[in-house]
Amino acid sequence: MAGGETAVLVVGGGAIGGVIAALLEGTVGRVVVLDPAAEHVARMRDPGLRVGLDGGERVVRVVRLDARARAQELDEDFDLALVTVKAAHLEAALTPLAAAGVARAYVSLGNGLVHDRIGALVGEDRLIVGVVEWGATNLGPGRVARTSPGGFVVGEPDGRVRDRTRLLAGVLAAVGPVKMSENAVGTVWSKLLVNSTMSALGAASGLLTGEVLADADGRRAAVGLWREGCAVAAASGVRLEPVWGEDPVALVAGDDAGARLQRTFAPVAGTKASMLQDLERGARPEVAVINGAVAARAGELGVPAPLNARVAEIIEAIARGERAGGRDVFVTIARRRET
Ligand SMILES: NC(=O)C1=CN([C@@H]2O[C@H](COP(=O)(O)OP(=O)(O)OC[C@H]3O[C@@H](n4cnc5c(N)ncnc54)[C@H](OP(=O)(O)O)[C@@H]3O)[C@@H](O)[C@H]2O)C=CC1
Ligand SMILES: CC(C)(CO)C(=O)C(=O)O
Repeated sequence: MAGGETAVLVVGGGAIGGVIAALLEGTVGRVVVLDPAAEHVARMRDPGLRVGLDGGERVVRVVRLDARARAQELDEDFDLALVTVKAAHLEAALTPLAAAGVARAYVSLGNGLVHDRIGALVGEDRLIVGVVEWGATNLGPGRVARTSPGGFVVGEPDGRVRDRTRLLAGVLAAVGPVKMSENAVGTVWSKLLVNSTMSALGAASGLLTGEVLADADGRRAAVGLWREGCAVAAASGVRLEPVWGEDPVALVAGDDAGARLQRTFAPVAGTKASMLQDLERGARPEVAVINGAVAARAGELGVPAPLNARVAEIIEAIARGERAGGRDVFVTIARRRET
């Protein structure tokens, strides 16, 4: 089937889903966006979703989209459903779609360990695994912005490229470069390392990635979290993919691990983690499927991951308003590493 005839459902028209939908519009047979926010849906339909493509307001496209607020309004037979809701909304979003048999394949595009959960909701044979390698911001009803360039990695849970994997790769090429991987699950875990270390420490401290890694205690905490993630991935039988061209295990093997992490992440030093953005606007951070998932998997496998458990507790406490974030969390975490 040519990508030009493909029907694509975007589940969640926020930062990532909105940018994807706008850039897909006109390149495939049909794009429909499902999102429960009535005002956002109305604006996506008319005058159209306003998408900043340069992180700001200089390069803007306004794209009218076929947006719907309720799953019951979807009568189409979709080839692909791109799942771009935050982890807390997966069950609510996907249960009605799976029950109505709305799509032939569902593509997991969220951060964290969510693909197995999506597979359980929609049927494992309908799951394709993906990773988004670029950033975007939700600017409120009818407005999103892409904040960095980049593409996607996609693949099948069993690693075997199928026709539907090629179809997906062809479709997403309108948004950014797509790599088809035989180890997409390894790519998910490598991104999990980044999120469970850099995003978590950014969220807990209120700092940008570069500021976390410029702090000696921040670097020690980062090395500890990263090493735990590598150990849990190894115990899970996952082969990690390179992060910024570096083997993630070798990166933190030596005494200079902190300095190497700092050098590796220098190009993205200015990144504000999406979990920190969630905390700042009072939204629930996705820490349960990031550090919480690393700690839970570690518990099942009998591998220690106390730093991931601790940072998850800290971020949940900040989200509940029970404590403030700040640099002091680095010392708390680094101390935990020594005990
Ligand atoms: N933003 C980024 O830079 C990156 C994000 N990611 C990941 O992508 C995923 C999406 O993130 P992001 O786009 O930033 O999040 P957003 O919150 O901007 O977008 C999610 C959208 O889903 C909507 N939604 C909520 N419930 C449902 C539902 N039941 N059915 C359909 N839509 C629903 C939300 O509506 P409402 O707001 O009303 O709840 C929101 O518009 C996350 O897992 C994130 O970690 C990955 C890489 C980078
Ligand atoms: C862009 C990146 C990798 C930054 O930590 C991210 O995924 C996030 O903030 O959620």
